[in-house]
Amino acid sequence: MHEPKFGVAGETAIVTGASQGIGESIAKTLAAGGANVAICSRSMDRVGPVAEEINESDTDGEALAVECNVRERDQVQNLVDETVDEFGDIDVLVNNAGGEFVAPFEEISENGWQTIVDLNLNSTVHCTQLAGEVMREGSGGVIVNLSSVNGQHAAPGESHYGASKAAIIRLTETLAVEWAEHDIRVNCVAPGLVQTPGVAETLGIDSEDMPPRENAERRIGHPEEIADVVQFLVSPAASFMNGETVTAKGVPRAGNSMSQDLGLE
Ligand SMILES: CCC/C=C/C(=O)SCCNC(=O)CCNC(=O)[C@H](O)C(C)(C)COP(=O)([O-])OP(=O)([O-])OC[C@H]1O[C@@H](n2cnc3c(N)ncnc32)[C@H](O)[C@@H]1OP(=O)([O-])[O-]
Ligand SMILES: NC(=O)C1=CN([C@@H]2O[C@H](COP(=O)(O)OP(=O)(O)OC[C@H]3O[C@@H](n4cnc5c(N)ncnc54)[C@H](OP(=O)(O)O)[C@@H]3O)[C@@H](O)[C@H]2O)C=CC1
Repeated sequence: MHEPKFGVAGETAIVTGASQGIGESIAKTLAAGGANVAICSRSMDRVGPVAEEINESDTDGEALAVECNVRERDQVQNLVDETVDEFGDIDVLVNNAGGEFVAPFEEISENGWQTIVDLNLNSTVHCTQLAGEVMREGSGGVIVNLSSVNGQHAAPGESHYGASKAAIIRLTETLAVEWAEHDIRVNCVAPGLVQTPGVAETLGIDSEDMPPRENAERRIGHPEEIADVVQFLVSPAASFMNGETVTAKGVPRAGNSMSQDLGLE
């Protein structure tokens, strides 16, 4: 009989941007599956309680909270060092921290463009190079990057975000080829609109005014629905997947579904 291989028990995972939203859900899902998780955000006040909640639950996995702004390479090095000190190794990296503001291209200042590229793309480079060094010196690992449907298709007001998220897809494909010899798999998830505090803030709408989660015609995602895809990609069940981008957007529309999800079209 073929044994299912969807487990992550005993793995050590870094999840960036895990004080809320999709990252928090990924951390809790992996910990529930028995992985130890090192989770970060820019604020210990925000990420600490997520780690406490995991450690006070009956999951097998333990959590370590680290204050780390992933835009700052020295802080990422500290995250990597603290993870190895606490758990001994790094098997999994989930590059989740990211964000945007919505603005027409001509209204994005040089610093505004740099901010979003730093937050999404350059942070992924810092984390992947520094955690990847530990993986290459050890027994390999798995990396999952968070892109977006806006990295796959054009959307107005998202030039900086879309460019940074598209670059993450190509970085994923390149590293999958370069690091296969080190037994490191690198894959990507491209979510459609998911109900998180960040989306509510970015779009300036209250969570309760979000489109319904369960209406099949006009569907917004749950963070857990992205976390489950990440868990699959991390697990040995995805051992023959490398360099892939898995889209999770609920309703199979072409192009940008976000404005349609919000009822703007
Ligand atoms: C459709 C939804 C898809 C969802 C995708 C997600 O990922 S959602 C989930 C993810 N969650 C989130 O995205 C969370 C919500 N977003 C945020 O926290 C912030 O917007 C952040 C991501 C920019 C980081 O902020 P920070 O403190 O690092 O940056 P800062 O404030 O210091 O500004 C730096 C530069 O950007 C400029 N600038 C900023 N806003 C606007 C604007 N609207 N217009 C024009 N420009 C704007 C600002 O003027 C400045 O340039 P300047 O003036 O010096 O030349
Ligand atoms: N929600 C959606 O519809 C979609 C989201 N995505 C992507 O999924 C990922 C998560 O999004 P979502 O959960 O909505 O975002 P949220 O804004 O809800 O959460 C973002 C998380 O990242 C942390 N964070 C932000 N900046 C930094 C930083 N510089 N260093 C460390 N941590 C940081 C925040 O913590 P703190 O504020 O405490 O630092 C928070 O925990 C992002 O990459 C996003 O682009 C992609 C497609 C759609």
